[in-house]
Amino acid sequence: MTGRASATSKHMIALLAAAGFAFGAALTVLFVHAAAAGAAREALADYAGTLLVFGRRIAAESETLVREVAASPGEACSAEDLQHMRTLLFGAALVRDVGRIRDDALVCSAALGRLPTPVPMPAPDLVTPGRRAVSVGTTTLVPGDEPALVLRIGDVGAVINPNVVRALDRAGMDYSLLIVDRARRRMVLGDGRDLGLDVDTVLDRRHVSRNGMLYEVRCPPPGALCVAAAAAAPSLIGQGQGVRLAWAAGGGMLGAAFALALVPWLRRRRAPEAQLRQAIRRGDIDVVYQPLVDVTDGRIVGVEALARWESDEGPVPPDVFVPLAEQHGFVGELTRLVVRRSLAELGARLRTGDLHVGINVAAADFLDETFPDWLQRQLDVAGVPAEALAFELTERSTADHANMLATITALRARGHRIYLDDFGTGYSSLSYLSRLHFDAVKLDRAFTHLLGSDALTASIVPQILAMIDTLDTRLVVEGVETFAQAEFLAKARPGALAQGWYYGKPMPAEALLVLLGARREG
Ligand SMILES: Nc1nc2c(ncn2[C@@H]2O[C@@H]3COP(=O)(O)O[C@H]4[C@@H](O)[C@H](n5cnc6c(=O)[nH]c(N)nc65)O[C@@H]4COP(=O)(O)O[C@H]3[C@H]2O)c(=O)[nH]1
Repeated sequence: MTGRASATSKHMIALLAAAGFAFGAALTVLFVHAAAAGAAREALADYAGTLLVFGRRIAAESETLVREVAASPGEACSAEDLQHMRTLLFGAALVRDVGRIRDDALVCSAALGRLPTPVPMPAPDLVTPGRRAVSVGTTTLVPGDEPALVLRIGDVGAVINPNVVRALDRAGMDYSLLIVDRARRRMVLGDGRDLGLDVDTVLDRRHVSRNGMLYEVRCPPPGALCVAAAAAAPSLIGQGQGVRLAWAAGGGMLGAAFALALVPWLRRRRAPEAQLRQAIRRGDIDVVYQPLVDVTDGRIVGVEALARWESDEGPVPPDVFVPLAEQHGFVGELTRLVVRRSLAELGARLRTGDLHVGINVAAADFLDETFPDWLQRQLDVAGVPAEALAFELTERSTADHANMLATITALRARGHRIYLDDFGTGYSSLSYLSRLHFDAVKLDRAFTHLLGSDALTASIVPQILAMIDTLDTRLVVEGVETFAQAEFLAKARPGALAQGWYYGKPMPAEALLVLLGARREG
């Protein structure tokens, strides 16, 4: 794996894992939060239900007591009447006192007996169906300033024991016991705390969530009794920051593991051309350089730039990915990358004028009218002369030579060299070759093994070489692998250029610069 490609692949995996972690953590926190909110609401609903049952008991007990006192046959406030009231009160655990009222004033009660001076009763806050008058306020029947709920039907009134509902208190929760007049949409707080709910909310809603609070309301029609319970909305079941972090970390790790499990699948899913295009756009293509030497003295006069791509599945040869880029119409992006990289990596040597770099181009590059001007800008920025850049066209790519002629002529006029690559594998005619006028013709490496061997004379190679000789062009022999081949060339083709493993394999820029430096000193 090339350094850049593997780094990107690792970068992608790290990004995927990070995204999985973040997603998992967020999802878990949300999920746990939702679960916590659900649990809190359930607890609150349970509390509201309990309050309603208890409220109904209070209402039933107080109303029964009042009606029984009212139905008492004895003379009002007589000793027997008081005794009777006390007996009844004794059996009503939720009621503090019961008494008789005359002209809106309390005249006697079970707890206080006959009053020397009648005590005025507060005006009713609400009258519900059945002439039940309800008031809430301080009363002599309850010591201190504690307000109490008084139910009055006709001439009998009962004070509800204020402490009895508080026995239902639950930690972290508040409640309201409400008496409502459904017809007029009015209500009175009978016991508990004012939770700030308006009568419409109490009558029409069961669940309310606002300002970080949860409310559960129970107000079954047609009764006048309603209850509401409230609690702060939970932040992760009300647990601390540490627990929250633990949940997030656990969920995050699960998310990351899941994301990583997807990596092989994602890799398989990505089409090779999509991977290649992305690699080119990100600059995840490496460029290596192979020396081009003068066969007479072995001097390095140039290099050929060759692209290298490490896909997600491993290295892909250029014979495969270059045609892929051509088929999908983005080979021009690859060419521009190779030009930019060559200028950036070898710029200093190319400026000296004693080295040139060969760039492989496809037909599409020479049909792209914007290419020559783009190229000129790159050269201007890099301060590299046009002579330092050669373009290598294959015989196959010159098929559309009529249309390419303009670009070839323009580039040659600017000083660039144009090479014909892989010569001998196509069907180039002499007239065609002389019209395009190449600065050099590169003999395909398929023929190189014949050089210096006995089979040479019987082969087509002498004819090919003779054809090259008739053109005013230079010969470049590709694929020189042995001393014998190099020796043959030095003797038989002085002045030719050659390229091959014998002189040097394609190598990264740093290695090439070291080699060039050593040759200079040597
Ligand atoms: N057996 C043998 N092989 C040798 C020897 N010396 C060099 N080679 C190989 O021969 C090929 C020479 O490049 P090419 O003919 O332009 O052929 C190139 C070229 O047509 C194309 N290519 C490579 N890079 C690019 C690019 O950036 N753009 C375009 N359009 N085509 C490219 O892919 C082809 C293959 O490139 P590579 O696989 O790099 O293969 C290179 C090189 O590694 C040798 O002594 N023996």
